[in-house]
Formats: sequence, C-alpha cells, structure tokens
Amino acid sequence: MATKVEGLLLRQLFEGASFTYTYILADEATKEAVIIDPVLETVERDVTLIKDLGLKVLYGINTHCHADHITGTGKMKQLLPEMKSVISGKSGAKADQHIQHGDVIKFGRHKLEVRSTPGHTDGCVTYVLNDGVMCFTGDALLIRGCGRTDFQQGDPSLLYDSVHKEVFSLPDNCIVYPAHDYKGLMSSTVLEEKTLNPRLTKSKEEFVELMNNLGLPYPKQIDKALPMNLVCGIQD
Ligand SMILES: N[C@@H](CCC(=O)N[C@@H](CSS)C(=O)NCC(=O)O)C(=O)O
Repeated sequence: MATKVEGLLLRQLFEGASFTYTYILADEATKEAVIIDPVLETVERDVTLIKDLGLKVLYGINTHCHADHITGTGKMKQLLPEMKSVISGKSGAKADQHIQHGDVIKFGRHKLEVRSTPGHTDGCVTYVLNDGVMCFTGDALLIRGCGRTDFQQGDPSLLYDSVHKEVFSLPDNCIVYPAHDYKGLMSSTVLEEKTLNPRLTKSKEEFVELMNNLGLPYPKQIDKALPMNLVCGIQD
C-alpha cells in the first residue's frame, strides 16, 4: 500500500530470519527521525540508509521486549550516538527512556502517541502517528492475526481488550503497520482488521479458547533474544 503523508518520509524495512518489519519515519524538512523495531542483524544496513538520507535519528523505539530476535537499538546507539533508546517502562527492559500510555514522541512536525496494548507482553505498546493516520502495532495486532499469548506475561483476554479498545477505535482508514508478517503482507487498515481478522472478529470467549490452543513452537532465538533485549540488545 502506498502511503503519502504530507512532509513525512516512511520506509518499511524487512529482516528475513525473524520476518520483522523495521520502520524509519522522518520529517522531510527537518530530517528529524525515529526508527521503530530495528533488528541487530540489519543495523548496518539501516544506518547506511539513515546516513544516505541525511536523517538525524532522535529515538530508537521498541514496541516491546521481543522474544524472536535481538533488538538493534543497543548497537545502533553506538553508531548514532545522538539516538536514545525507548521502550515501555512495563517491559522490564533497560533503555534511555521509558514511555507509558499517553506519552507523545515528537520528531520535526510529526508525533507518535503511545497507546498501551498489553496481552502479547505486559509492555507492548502501539504508536499512533499524527492523530490516527497510521499505527505501528508491534505484535499486538498482526495482519489477519495477532501476537501469541503463551509466554512473557501473555494474556489473551487482555490482548483482546487492548486491540478492541486502543486500535479498533482509531479511524477506519488508519493504516496498520505490524512488527511481523509471515506471508509477505506489508500493511492493513483498521477497517480491514476490524472486519476480516479471523481471530479478533470472534467473541472474547472464542478468542481466548483459540489463543490457548494455538500450539505454536517457541521462537528459535528466544533463549538468547530475551536476556539480550532486557539490556537493550548489548551487554555492558
Ligand atoms: N517461527 C518464528 C516465531 C513465530 C512466532 O511465534 N511469532 C510471534 C511473534 S514473535 S514472538 C507471534 O506472536 N506469532 C503469532 C502467530 O500466530 O504466529 C521464529 O522462530 O522466530
């Protein structure tokens, strides 16, 4: 889906081992930027792009403490010393700034509002751009899916309420950008997910039953990713 917001540069980047999307958002005029969910393995690629575009990244933002890959924010801070790492205070992870529901992150003339969307993990947040133009849902809401709820404080009932209250209340044409897609889909809209998401269109009781019986294998990198992500992806 082509997205053009006046004065906004947006790049959706992909990391193939964990099927993770990383997003760079920048003010085209001031060049102030943020990067959402960078992955350790692709930090050099992302920093090269950031430098090529002449961007000044203020914040390296995580949607949550990931279990399937190591965050790139720690390594990126070493390469971009002006960048501050950001994550929810409820994640239990180290970062330069801990955000919470209602906080606003500004870059140039643009802003990201923080909405708490726990259920996949306690510290999951969704970032909403410019009053609902687009949202970055992390693993809370995926395209035609949602984050699993079988580890890291997972709670299907809480996830159902989070998505219905904090994401499905956004404008129907708000573009949804998730942290992953395993089928090559890149974005969706609030209306599409409200009407077509096979999990979240169920009743809460049916959703809880489904999520408690997904039977997914654990992510391959979980044992190294979780401890590393609690220290921003870099050992001191
Ligand atoms: N096979 C992947 C892990 C796939 C997975 O479990 N994805 C998570 C998000 S990352 S913790 C998830 O919530 N999936 C929901 C679903 O329905 O698939 C790997 O080994 O990394």
